Amino acid sequence: MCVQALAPASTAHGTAVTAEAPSKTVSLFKKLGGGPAVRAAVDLFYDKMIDDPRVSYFFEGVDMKKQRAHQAAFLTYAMGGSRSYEGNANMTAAHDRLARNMGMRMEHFDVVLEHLEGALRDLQVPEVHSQYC
Ligand code: HEM
Repeated sequence: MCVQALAPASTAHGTAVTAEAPSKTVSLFKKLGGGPAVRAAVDLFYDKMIDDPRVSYFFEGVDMKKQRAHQAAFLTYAMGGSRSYEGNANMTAAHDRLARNMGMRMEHFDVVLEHLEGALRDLQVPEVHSQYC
């Protein structure tokens, strides 16, 4: 994911210097359209996940309303749109039950990426290219 607005500037010698003051930076969260855009992407992403038999069984018995809200809040936090995440921000711990008891493996993360990319494409989110990518 590209984070041009948040990446530190470089000198001519390639040494990283302090990034712009926080008040002048534009978070990736804002650049991507803020709360409504994140919620729309998360909703479509989970529609795709629970329609896909490769991963849908992981979500059996999971409160999907809460899950969607948690994911939107986590992504908002990860993209600089909020200062904290109230849920379990430790992703290893949050998925421990799935790894230990349900056989979650790297291939399931590939499915996550596939559906996240598909959701962003369906919503016509443009690809972002920058010198930092
Ligand atoms: C980049 C990859 C991933 C991210 C960023 C992510 C993010 C999250 C977040 C933020 C939560 C809520 C944590 C909390 O506050 O409790 C969560 C829970 C969950 N995730 Fe993921 N996740 C990822 C990969 C996966 C994969 C690959 C699967 C399975 C296919 C999965 C299935 C679940 C399930 C079932 C829960 C609910 C767990 C429970 O309630 O016990 N996630 N994930």
